[in-house]
Amino acid sequence: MPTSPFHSCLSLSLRSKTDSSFNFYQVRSTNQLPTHHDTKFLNQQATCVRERESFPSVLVYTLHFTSIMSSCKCEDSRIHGIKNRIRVVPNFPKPGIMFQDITTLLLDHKAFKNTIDLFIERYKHKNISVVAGIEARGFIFGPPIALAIGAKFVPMRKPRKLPEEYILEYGTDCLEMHIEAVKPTERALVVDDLIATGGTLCAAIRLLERVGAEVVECACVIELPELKFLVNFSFVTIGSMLEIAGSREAKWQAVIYIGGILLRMVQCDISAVTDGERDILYV
Ligand SMILES: O=P(O)(O)OC[C@H]1O[C@H](OP(=O)(O)OP(=O)(O)O)[C@H](O)[C@@H]1O
Ligand SMILES: Nc1ncnc2[nH]cnc12
Repeated sequence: MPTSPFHSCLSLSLRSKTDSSFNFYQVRSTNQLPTHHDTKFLNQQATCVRERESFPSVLVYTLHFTSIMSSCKCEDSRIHGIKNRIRVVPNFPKPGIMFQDITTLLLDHKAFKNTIDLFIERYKHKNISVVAGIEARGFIFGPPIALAIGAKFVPMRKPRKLPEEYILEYGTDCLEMHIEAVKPTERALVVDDLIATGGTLCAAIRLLERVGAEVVECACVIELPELKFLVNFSFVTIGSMLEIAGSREAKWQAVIYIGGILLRMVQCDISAVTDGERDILYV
């Protein structure tokens, strides 16, 4: 029987709304909420109410939020150059999709290096042993990060060969990973170019967790602004505001989790959020 590097693989199915395993948190989207100090950064509002916790929360760290947060003055100066190098192609591959093309970022070695450096700075001391890059664009950003932080690189493939599927912003797809590439208890970082619905990252996290790895965080260059993920997943929560507030790097960042995955980092005056309010956030 012919063997391929991926003949021994895991596949993952993610059906978001129809998958009861993602019903962790309730979300109420509304445009009638009172104005909040966060809202200047975003064009839509939602109230996220934490209900119960049964899924490990994984932080998704993104450099470029493609909408209003682009103009936020708190950000690292390198991010401006990175944003400017991402080409937006309207109506590709389908009408209505604003395709975020990172190939133009790769043409500018300084912006490309800054992108990699930002991730390296964040992950170099996190004791990560595996960088899992998602096909295809996670194969571009993942390996240089892995080399710099002293981790191995594991490709997570989208082979389009397995029967199970998960929902993407456009179309459906699968993920495969070589089953012996990651050992139980290893600390993994998932890398991709972009988070849209979060389906791909969910798939990657669940694959890694199935082999017993601990997913420390996910890292993406771009985060799409639409709240369509709320529709896809139905249930979201916010992360621990106090945890984030207490961390060195993110005094001004709040987080929203979706199905256990962080969906958005919101820039806000975190001191305004008290312990009693930690489960409700307006964005
Ligand atoms: O958050 P999600 O809705 O899951 O979408 C994000 C995924 O979509 C893109 O890949 P794409 O499907 O275009 O495949 P490709 O990189 O192999 O071309 C992107 O590179 C992510 O992997
Ligand atoms: N708008 C978008 N641009 C690039 N890749 C994507 N993957 C899903 N949505 C995308």
